[in-house]
Amino acid sequence: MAAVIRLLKSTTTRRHLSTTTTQWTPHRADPKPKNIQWVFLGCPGVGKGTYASRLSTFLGVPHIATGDLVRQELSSSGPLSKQLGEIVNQGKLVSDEIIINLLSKRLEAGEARGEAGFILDGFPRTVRQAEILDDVTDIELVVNLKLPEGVLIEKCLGRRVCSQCKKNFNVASINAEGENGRPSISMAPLLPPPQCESKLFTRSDDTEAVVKERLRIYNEKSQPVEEFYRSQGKLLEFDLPGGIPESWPKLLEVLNLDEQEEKQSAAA
Ligand SMILES: Nc1ncnc2c1ncn2[C@@H]1O[C@H](COP(=O)(O)OP(=O)(O)O)[C@@H](O)[C@H]1O
Repeated sequence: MAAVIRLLKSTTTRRHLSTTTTQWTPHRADPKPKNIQWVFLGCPGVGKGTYASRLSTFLGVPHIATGDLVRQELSSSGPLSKQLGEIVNQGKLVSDEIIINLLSKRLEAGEARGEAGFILDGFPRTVRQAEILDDVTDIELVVNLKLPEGVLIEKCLGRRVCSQCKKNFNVASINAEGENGRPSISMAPLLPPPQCESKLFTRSDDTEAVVKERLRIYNEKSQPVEEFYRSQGKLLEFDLPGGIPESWPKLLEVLNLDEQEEKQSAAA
């Protein structure tokens, strides 16, 4: 724990965050601020990894997904591997101690590489984790991604991962009717390029029974984390309007980030 406290403290910056609206205002003179300390929250399958990873490239800060840290530990056949496998495949949460330990190691390795700031994905997932993070650093923004539950299940069941490049794809073609005042939602499949096609696998925790258990656990243990940050005025609620082509420009817009700048850097 000492390492995570030291490391998180060392990257602390303070920025203005509007507490009255859901529109976050970055520092005007610095449209691509560094030393960002953001958190992505959201149910399993909502797309935390996709959008956190895109933003991390866009902003030049590391994307740290605790689910990836858990899967790396699982595949390393280290001492924790068997215990973690059982927990993950039941859709349960790994203990706060184990997660803090994995995150601390990841931050230490990043510090050695000269990394600054982070976009956390999948952490914190319990109020206790949020309190620990709060004690040691100043999270400036928490993006809460949202989709209807039926869409989340379809997305998890359609998810495929390339064993070589580790990228996520999705074979589901989603057309969900609007509910509870929400408009209908459509998402085209996100198909892999030809070189990944033969290397796709389905995560062992992406079965219908385990996804439903992960959603239940999210509602029980992780939803209170939303309230934790809402009461601090840090929560930016974002209802995804569709797939990446519809959602990404909208997300940049609510974050006051300049899409034009992205196009220019992609073309360079
Ligand atoms: N912060 C965390 N606290 C406890 N367990 C975690 C945490 N992050 C990841 N895990 C474990 O790793 C699994 C996979 O995480 P992740 O890839 O983030 O999945 P999801 O698609 O459910 O958001 C979780 O179901 C849980 O068992």
